[in-house]
Amino acid sequence: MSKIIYTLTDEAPALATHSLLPIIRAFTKSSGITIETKNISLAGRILSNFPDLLSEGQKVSDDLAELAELAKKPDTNIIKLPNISASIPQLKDAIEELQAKGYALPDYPDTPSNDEEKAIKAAYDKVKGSAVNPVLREGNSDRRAPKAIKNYARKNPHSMGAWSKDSKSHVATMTEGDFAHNEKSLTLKAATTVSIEHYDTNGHKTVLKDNISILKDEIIDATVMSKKALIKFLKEQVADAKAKNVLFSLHLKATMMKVSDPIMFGYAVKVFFASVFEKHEAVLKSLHVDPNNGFGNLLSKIQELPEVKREEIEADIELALKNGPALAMVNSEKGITNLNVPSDVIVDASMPAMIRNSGQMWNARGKAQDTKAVIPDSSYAGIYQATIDFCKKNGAFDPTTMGTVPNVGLMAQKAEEYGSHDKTFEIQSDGVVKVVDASGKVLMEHTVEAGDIWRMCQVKDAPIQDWIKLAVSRARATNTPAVFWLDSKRAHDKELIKKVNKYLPNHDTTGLDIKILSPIEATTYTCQRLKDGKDTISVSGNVLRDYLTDLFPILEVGTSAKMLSIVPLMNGGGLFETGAGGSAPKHVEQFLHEGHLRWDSLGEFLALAVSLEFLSEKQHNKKALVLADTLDEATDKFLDNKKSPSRVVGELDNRGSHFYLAMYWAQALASQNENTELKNHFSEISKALVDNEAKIIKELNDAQGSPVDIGGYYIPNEKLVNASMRPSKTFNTILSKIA
Ligand SMILES: NC(=O)C1=CN([C@@H]2O[C@H](COP(=O)(O)OP(=O)(O)OC[C@H]3O[C@@H](n4cnc5c(N)ncnc54)[C@H](OP(=O)(O)O)[C@@H]3O)[C@@H](O)[C@H]2O)C=CC1
Ligand SMILES: O=C(O)CCC(=O)C(=O)O
Ligand SMILES: [Mg+2]
Repeated sequence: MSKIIYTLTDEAPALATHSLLPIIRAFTKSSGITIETKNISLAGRILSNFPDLLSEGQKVSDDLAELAELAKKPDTNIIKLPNISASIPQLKDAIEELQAKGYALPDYPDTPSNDEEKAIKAAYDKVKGSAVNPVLREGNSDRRAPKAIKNYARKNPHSMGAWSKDSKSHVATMTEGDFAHNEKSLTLKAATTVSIEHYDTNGHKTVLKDNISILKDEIIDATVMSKKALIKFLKEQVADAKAKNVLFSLHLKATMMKVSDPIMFGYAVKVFFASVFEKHEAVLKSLHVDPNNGFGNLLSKIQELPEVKREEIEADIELALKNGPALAMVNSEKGITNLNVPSDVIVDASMPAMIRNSGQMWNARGKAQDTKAVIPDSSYAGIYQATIDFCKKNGAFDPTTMGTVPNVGLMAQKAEEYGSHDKTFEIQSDGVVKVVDASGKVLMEHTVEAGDIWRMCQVKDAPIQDWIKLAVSRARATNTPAVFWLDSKRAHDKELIKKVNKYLPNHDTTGLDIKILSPIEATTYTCQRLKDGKDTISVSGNVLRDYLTDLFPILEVGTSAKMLSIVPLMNGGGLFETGAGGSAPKHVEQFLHEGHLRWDSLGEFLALAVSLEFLSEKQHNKKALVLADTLDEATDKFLDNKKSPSRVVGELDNRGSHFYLAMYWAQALASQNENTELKNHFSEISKALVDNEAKIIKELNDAQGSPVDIGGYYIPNEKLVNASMRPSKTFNTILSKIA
């Protein structure tokens, strides 16, 4: 059977799906293709975790678990849209919304005091952070800007802030005591199981985690972020930002690195507002203020205080803001700073946005200002400083002439899932953490202090082999130089380099230009080629995959939403991610406020085309190939005719852009000669769409301009969303006649 699984997610992509999916279904049905949906939204994931507390009518299936199994099957074909990787504040908001809608869910227990609460917290923590991607990604990643997208950007360059040689913007990162400096790594010669054990200064042992199975030839590494070194660093950076008169801006990945990064975020909040936390320690403690959830947590908790006390604290906050350096803002109009919620500023997207904007972020007056970007761990921070140095020396990149940087990223089977997994711990007391194998041998150990963040990570051998193979095949297919971004001085990378050297000779690399460079050298090398209009494949580990597939696309084509993002699954299936970005909460805000959705579904169009192509190969479905080819043709025309959503209310938005895609797709199907059935079937439809273009666009644009009520955020009302995302009766009627 020809089946494509389409994921239902959150926020803007979920809204867009209500308009796009009926079009996809209508266009593919006559080719015997079924589109099945799986709900992996945050709300869906929460509900599937608590079946016992829900009534029969409220229960939902565990779609994520089903997809995890399907990802290991050879015929699976999944289109994966971005979903929320929830920070605690987002998770709590979602729980609250579900409770208000009659779901008898428990509150999130911040500090569980008994076994029942511990179980509840564990169930919620399964849903938290990057809970979806690592589960589905049973393959490595191939992300690139398709030719049509590059050509479009060359002809229609996005805005690019100029760089000045005397920009004061820079990256601040730690020089000692961080994950990078404390890393140890090794490759296991035989399969074993390891445990992670903490010994306090009295020799008392606590098993942090046991029974971790390790395969033969697997790389494991362990490291620790020193709390003392982190706090010292943050204090210095706050003072330095003030002295240099630049904005203080923290860039972490508290969503994906769900254990480590919220803790680091919390220290930044406490250091920045040290005077407030010190003076009001007792009160804030009694209110259970948790800085790891952002400064917004403090602001909302103090609302519970009597007016006098609250005003006193608010005055001290004002004073701290006045005495400290200026803070970068998420929303200057509403006074929301970068320290408000840990999920507002996410390093992969936030650093490129800053670099694109002349290295500046927004200050409290809504003006762009030079910025100190604080990225505590130095493992990867250097790539941003190197990019900034490059821009300072050479000026901003020029989208009309610059080359492209596709990425081949190692991520299969939870490779290098730093911090997002179950092997990161906040250390409770001074002592030693040891990784011990099944025979009792200590493989790695670190001296730790209370409050340090210790983490272990794994990379299996088969995914590494697959990654190297993918790199060579991409280099061959595009005849483009490929650079492995690996640092011969870093413990983990040393192990990976050994494997690259071991497995590369298994492939025919004659005539290919394949290098290994440290991330900083690779940045400078790649930036120079990029500026000169040359292409360079970056072959990287998981974290750099994440960073680079926002960095270069945002500079090259304005957004990572336009990336083709393919995950060839190791067991033969295909996972097609839509773009390389997230779920754009700001777009929802605008939609709710004025009925205009600026989400660009180009990533979905690209993913659908490759998914159809994959399906045609796997299922020998010839019509699917015609659908894929004509969809690509439609996408080209869509770009040429500038039918992407505008940012401005009253102009074409996501819904109108979908209409144009449908019209161009129908036209392409009607004019092709590969398949007569499809040609005949779509001729009339194409005519109907063309004839009614003006009417449909009017109906769609008329729906804009006023606030929209969709009955919720994390679990909106289906009927209301459908009504608001499909407001053209004329278009809906034509679509209903297709199938
Ligand atoms: N694969 C996945 O599942 C991913 C999920 N996430 C999740 O997404 C959420 C938001 O993450 P965040 O880091 O803010 O990044 P986003 O990528 O969602 O947003 C950053 C900005 O990029 C632009 N953008 C992104 N996608 C599109 C699109 N399709 N069309 C037009 N513009 C787009 C928007 O710019 P503008 O506002 O200027 O229009 C947007 O504000 C988080 O919950 C995060 O966990 C993040 C990354 C990947
Ligand atoms: O899983 C996540 O939280 C983010 C994923 C992401 O940003 C990416 O894959 O580029
Ligand atoms: Mg990313």
